Amino acid sequence: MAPSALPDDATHAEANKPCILVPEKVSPDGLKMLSSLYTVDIKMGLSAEELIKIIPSYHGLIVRSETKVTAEVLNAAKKMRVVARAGVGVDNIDVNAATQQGIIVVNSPAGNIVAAAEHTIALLLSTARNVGRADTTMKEGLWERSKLVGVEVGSKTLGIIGLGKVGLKVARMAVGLGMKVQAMDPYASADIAAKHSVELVSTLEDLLPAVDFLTIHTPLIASTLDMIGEKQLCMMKKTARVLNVARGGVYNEEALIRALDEGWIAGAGMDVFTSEPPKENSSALRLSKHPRVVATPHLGASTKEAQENVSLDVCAQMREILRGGLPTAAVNAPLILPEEYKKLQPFVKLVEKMGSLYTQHFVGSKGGMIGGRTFDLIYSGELANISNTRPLFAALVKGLMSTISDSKGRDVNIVNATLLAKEKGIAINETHLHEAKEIVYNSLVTLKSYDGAHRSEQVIEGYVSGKSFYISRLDQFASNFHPDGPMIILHNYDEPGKIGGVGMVLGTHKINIRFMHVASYDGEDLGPEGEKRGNEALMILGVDVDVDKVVLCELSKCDGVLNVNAVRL
Ligand SMILES: NC(=O)c1ccc[n+]([C@@H]2O[C@H](COP(=O)([O-])OP(=O)(O)OC[C@H]3O[C@@H](n4cnc5c(N)ncnc54)[C@H](O)[C@@H]3O)[C@@H](O)[C@H]2O)c1
Ligand SMILES: O=C(O)[C@H](O)COP(=O)(O)O
Repeated sequence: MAPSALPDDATHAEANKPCILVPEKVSPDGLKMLSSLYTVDIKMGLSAEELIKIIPSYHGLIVRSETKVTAEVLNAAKKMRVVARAGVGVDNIDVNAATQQGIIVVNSPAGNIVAAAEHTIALLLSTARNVGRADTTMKEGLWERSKLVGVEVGSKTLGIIGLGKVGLKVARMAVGLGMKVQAMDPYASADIAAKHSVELVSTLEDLLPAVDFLTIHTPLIASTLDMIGEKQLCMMKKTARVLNVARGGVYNEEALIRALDEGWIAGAGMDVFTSEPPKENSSALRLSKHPRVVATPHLGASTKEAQENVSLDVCAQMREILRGGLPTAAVNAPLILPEEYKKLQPFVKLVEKMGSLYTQHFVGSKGGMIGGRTFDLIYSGELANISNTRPLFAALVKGLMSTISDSKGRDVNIVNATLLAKEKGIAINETHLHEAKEIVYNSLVTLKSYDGAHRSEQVIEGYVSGKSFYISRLDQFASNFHPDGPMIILHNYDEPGKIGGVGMVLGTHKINIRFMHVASYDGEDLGPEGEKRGNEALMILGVDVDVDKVVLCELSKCDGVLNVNAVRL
């Protein structure tokens, strides 16, 4: 296990043991359980080229956040069976490339959450009491008591964006400090929040003006990149302080520097940056050096205890996988076992897409919530006769979470789906409908969602034909489209001339339309004024690229358009 020179293939082959490469500092507690069974090479400070050169002789790789496990590295890793992330975030690993190569990626989803939450509280108090600056100036021989008057956190309001594992721990600690806690997380359960004395709010606009401190605990994904920029910082109190122990990029660093320079907010505590270590001339470097910022070099998980936890967690999984066993936290485990594959695979794909469409259409664009809602998955026709529909349950959880986690829902599998749904306060009921509901297709899947009081029901229906699958209902609109790739969903009045205006906007932005489908209204609801909604329709456009906010804004201004949103399925 001692650090050695670059590997010698002959030595590895001779030993005939699987070989594991550890290119970062991983606690020896876990590594010990591997070194009696396998060859463990600790080689720190490898360049990308060196890693690619030596990776072909390894069967396992254990990394933290610094090693970039790119497709190039994985393509070169001819014998690789498992990549273990000794921590949570897998944004430094190309999980898709690993899946394509049949390499299992595992992580430690909970091993470092206490450490991350405690570090957040450390930054909260440091920013409130100017601890960083006080320490620096004392070391310079100064005694600046009057310049370093701080604020108390007790009785103040902490805003949390992302009430997951770390966010919830931070909330509990902050309540212990006497703070009032508000949170925004469209996928969190209001019940779980209330149990922890957290008030859930629906939008950033509700949260930001009210808080004295703001902390973000989401993954870095499309919807959280630059989530807090100039517009959001301007909504905050001038005395507010912001924290980041999640990922660099959830705050726009340029906007944050401006807000600190111009006094829109009072201070910041930053553990993570868009480049780590911060590159020369980068916003990350300027932010870390800013006098109003307390900066730490990605130390959130760097405690002895957390490092022991994550090391034991991933090394146990590495040991099991290399001797043919199963992991406990695979980021890319299958949803479906081989024997069920033929029968269920198209339905698994359909239900996953229905879940993802639900989140993007009903939650993402409309500021709704998933947490606390109930979902009914109803199987009709031939599908009703299949008793083991567990993969479909898991597929729904995966689809619902696909746009809210940095693993894009890949860490959902048949083993953990129930637990993950419970964590979010999502109830899923499966019904096998044997009685004669008249259906046009051999098998139909209906997804209904409603809140605790059985209000605000939303519906998506889908069916499989051959190997392909289609959405046959979206809310009150009868449709028929294949849910795949980037799409635009426009809710509009069903009147002549709508298509021309929309086509013009897309043409101006050089966006090609792959298909267009008009879904007509066939529900019984009345509109807000009690009027019949028969003259409404959905226009569903498959496009060749993801459309940005500018295009969506222009589309929303087209005559007769009631609402527009973009989804990627
Ligand atoms: N600095 C560190 O050393 C350190 C240590 C541990 C974790 N982390 C990072 O902390 C983050 C949170 O980790 P976790 O274990 O709590 O993850 P988690 O998956 O348990 O929680 C993330 C939460 O974010 C919510 N969310 C997703 N998109 C959102 C959006 N657009 N708006 C509001 N909420 C949204 C999810 O619903 C979820 O509740 C991750 O980015 C992780 O990598 C950093
Ligand atoms: O996602 C994580 O687990 C944290 O960011 C910790 O990263 P580290 O293992 O590099 O400290």
